[in-house]
Amino acid sequence: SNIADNCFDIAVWNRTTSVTHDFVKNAGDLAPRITSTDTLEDLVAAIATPRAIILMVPAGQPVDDQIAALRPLLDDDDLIIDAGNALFHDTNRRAAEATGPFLGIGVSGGEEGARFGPSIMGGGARQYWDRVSHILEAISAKHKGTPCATWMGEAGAGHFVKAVHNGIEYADMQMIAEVYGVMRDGFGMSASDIGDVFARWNTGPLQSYLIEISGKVAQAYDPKSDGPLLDIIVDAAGQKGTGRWTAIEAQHLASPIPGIEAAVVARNLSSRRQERAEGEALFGGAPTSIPKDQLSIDQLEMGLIAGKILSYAQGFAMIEAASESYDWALPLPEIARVWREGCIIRSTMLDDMATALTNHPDRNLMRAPAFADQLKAHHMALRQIVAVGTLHGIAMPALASSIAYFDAMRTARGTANMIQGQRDYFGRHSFARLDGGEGWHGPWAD
Ligand SMILES: NC(=O)C1=CN([C@@H]2O[C@H](COP(=O)(O)OP(=O)(O)OC[C@H]3O[C@@H](n4cnc5c(N)ncnc54)[C@H](OP(=O)(O)O)[C@@H]3O)[C@@H](O)[C@H]2O)C=CC1
Ligand SMILES: O=C(CO)[C@H](O)[C@H](O)COP(=O)(O)O
Repeated sequence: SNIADNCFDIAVWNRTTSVTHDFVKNAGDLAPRITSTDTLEDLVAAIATPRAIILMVPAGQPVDDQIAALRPLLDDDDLIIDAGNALFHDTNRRAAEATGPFLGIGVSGGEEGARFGPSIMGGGARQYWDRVSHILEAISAKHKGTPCATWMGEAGAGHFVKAVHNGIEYADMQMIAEVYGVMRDGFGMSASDIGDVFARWNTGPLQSYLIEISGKVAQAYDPKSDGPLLDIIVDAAGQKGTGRWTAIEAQHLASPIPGIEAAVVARNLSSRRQERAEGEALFGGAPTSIPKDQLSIDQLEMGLIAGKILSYAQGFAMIEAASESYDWALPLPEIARVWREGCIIRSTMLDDMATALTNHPDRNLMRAPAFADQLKAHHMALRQIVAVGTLHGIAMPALASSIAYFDAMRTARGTANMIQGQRDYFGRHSFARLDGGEGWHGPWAD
């Protein structure tokens, strides 16, 4: 619909034909621009050459199957665009194996974004991006008139950036869930009052789509239970796997993203409902109630600001690491720019991040002056949340990981000298000395 709405003619096909028919039936004024097709052959015949075909199917085998089904029907210069969430290694492989033009693009924005303007992260040969960029820019979200659609680099670069976007999305969501937990279990607040807090935060530095919808989720009423809908939703988070891809890739790159990894772990833990119930029966429920003089709503806001900055710093540092490792030249400021509108992690803070990454391309975002100042102002609040929450038995893996990242990244003399001593002791791995030289061994080696 978004493509038709931007005055481009489009032919559509879906594996289940009734879905295609229903889609066109409900297209309203846009129907004249949309051609419904029942077979892949009809789809191909309905498109002007050279064709561009967008795939939007689940990651993995369905993408390979669709490419295999389509390619024999296409001309040599017809373009296939995988616009679903794909593991970027798969996109690299598909680009290398492709017998015709191929792009892998990351798209974010959910249903609303797909319809009215998503954020688009393009990957593949530049010449193919240039062929369709006018369409992708037209359908993308706009930030003050600038399209949130950019070519990120060759092959899987776009899908890689989208995976990190989703990793950050996981961390944002998890940290919001953790402060929700403090308000619900620590402060004993109702869902509706918590929703009011999120709504207020959405008018300040935390303004973002995820804070906005968290407020709306908390305020939703459930007629069936005659109470807050949030209170009746099962506390087990689903996941399609993009956060896991990001965590696994970060380990391959040796790029620390503890806040994002903790958010993936938290989703895995959330699904172990039976084990958690058994744990509570054995150990007793945690003493969650937090006295008001130990932690305030304002501290939650400040700590969340610090946690958010730190998880974005981790994500951007990971993109930088991949850029070097895969020889991509990923445009960090431009990535922050395309995330300002349309995507799930859109927020006003991303505009400042784009500026900071432009002005200080050589350093971790947490050390760019604008964000360093905020971290100086707010890291004690983050520390207080984690300390008080932990004392009261409230699990906060993402916020705790973020403060640990902050402390590790501002400690010149760490403790890995002990690790090196241990490694040399048991495996003669050697160590470097502060007063010079590598390849030293301790007396235990004699
Ligand atoms: N939902 C979202 O917010 C976002 C989704 N994405 C990505 O977009 C893609 C589509 O996601 P979404 O629509 O949400 O839901 P799904 O991932 O469930 O995909 C549903 C669509 O894929 C088709 N499909 C499923 N399996 C196959 C198959 N084996 N072969 C051919 N077609 C198949 C379905 O057809 P049928 O109707 O016949 O079942 C339907 O059209 C995914 O890669 C997803 O990660 C990206 C950004 C945001
Ligand atoms: O890409 C998206 C948003 O950006 C999709 O909504 C994706 O499904 C979200 O990930 P998950 O299902 O793992 O929560």
